[in-house]
Amino acid sequence: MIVLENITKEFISKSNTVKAVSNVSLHVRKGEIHGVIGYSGAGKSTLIRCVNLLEKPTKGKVYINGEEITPLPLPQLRKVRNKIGMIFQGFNLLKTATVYDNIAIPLKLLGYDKNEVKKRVEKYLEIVGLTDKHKSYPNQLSGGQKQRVAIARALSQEPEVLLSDEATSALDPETTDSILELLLKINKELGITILLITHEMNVIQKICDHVYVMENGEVVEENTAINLFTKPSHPTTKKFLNTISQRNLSPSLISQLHVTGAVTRLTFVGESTGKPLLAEVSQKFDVQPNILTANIIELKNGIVGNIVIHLVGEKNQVQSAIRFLEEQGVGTESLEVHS
Ligand SMILES: Nc1ncnc2c1ncn2[C@@H]1O[C@H](COP(=O)(O)OP(=O)(O)OP(=O)(O)O)[C@@H](O)[C@H]1O
Repeated sequence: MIVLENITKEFISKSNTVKAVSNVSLHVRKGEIHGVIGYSGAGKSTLIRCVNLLEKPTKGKVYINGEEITPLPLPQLRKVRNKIGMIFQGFNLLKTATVYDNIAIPLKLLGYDKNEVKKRVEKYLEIVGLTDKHKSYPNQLSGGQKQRVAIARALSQEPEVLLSDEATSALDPETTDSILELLLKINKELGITILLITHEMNVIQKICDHVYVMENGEVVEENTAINLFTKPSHPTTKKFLNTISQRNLSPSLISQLHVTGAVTRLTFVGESTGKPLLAEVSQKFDVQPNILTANIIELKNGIVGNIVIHLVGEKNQVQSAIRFLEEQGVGTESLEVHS
């Protein structure tokens, strides 16, 4: 659906050159939701703007539905852009137009007749739950309602793809959740493929199938959401994961555990979440599992459980217990071992 192949974007001025995006490839399949996460300046906005060629890549190719759009002249590019809706952090609504007109005006400019415009505005206002606000002006709406209008406006052109540029970053956590639910609904019910950028891990957690972590213009880690939450490898990914669940114990707390054994993080996913494995471990081996922290993260496609345990016991028994847990499909990561 969306394929970016080795995209590089440099901003060249008289005094310097900034490489905002460096050799990034991604592939968003039809009907999926993919998320790009990174800190400020990582290159996310530049990358997403390359998808509809609001930024022209310095190098690389962009394909939409199998068609390479990078070399298209403007009239043809405009047609392709109609298949790609976009929503923004700042909503980009016309302040002097009503909710109805904010959606209707772009449709009229695209040449749709009055009846079709009315039909679409009503349909998409209903989908976003704002039918009763059609006569309101943007400054009479909350942030969440403004984003709903922007989503209805994007949907009214019946795109196959929706690009979301930090769409929830200006919203409080509750409103963020309601907008994420709306994005999930339009993904499921209208089959719209979504590519979003964010700096918030909870956005990735709640709605993404696949994740790209960006830093200094590069994708430093890429995986399905489940695998990324289960087996993160890059330090930046781990930092983002720490923002939604306490994955690590402080070094001072670990150093207080002055007995033999190992402090280990266990990650449960899929079948292993349903088994009483810790009870089994203490029966099978001469070890005592002492739970230090535990949490459950609900993702779009499954549940990931994280437990940090202190396995108290002799080294060989502890190692056998860890091996047993791994054989049962539990992810393990040693945090500190005392001998
Ligand atoms: N038009 C431009 N001209 C020059 N440099 C730019 C331009 N746009 C972005 N940059 C630079 O490219 C880099 C990536 O910026 P970008 O806005 O894509 O990052 P981001 O991850 O979206 O960050 P933020 O969330 O803060 O917007 C930054 O160093 C930025 O200063």
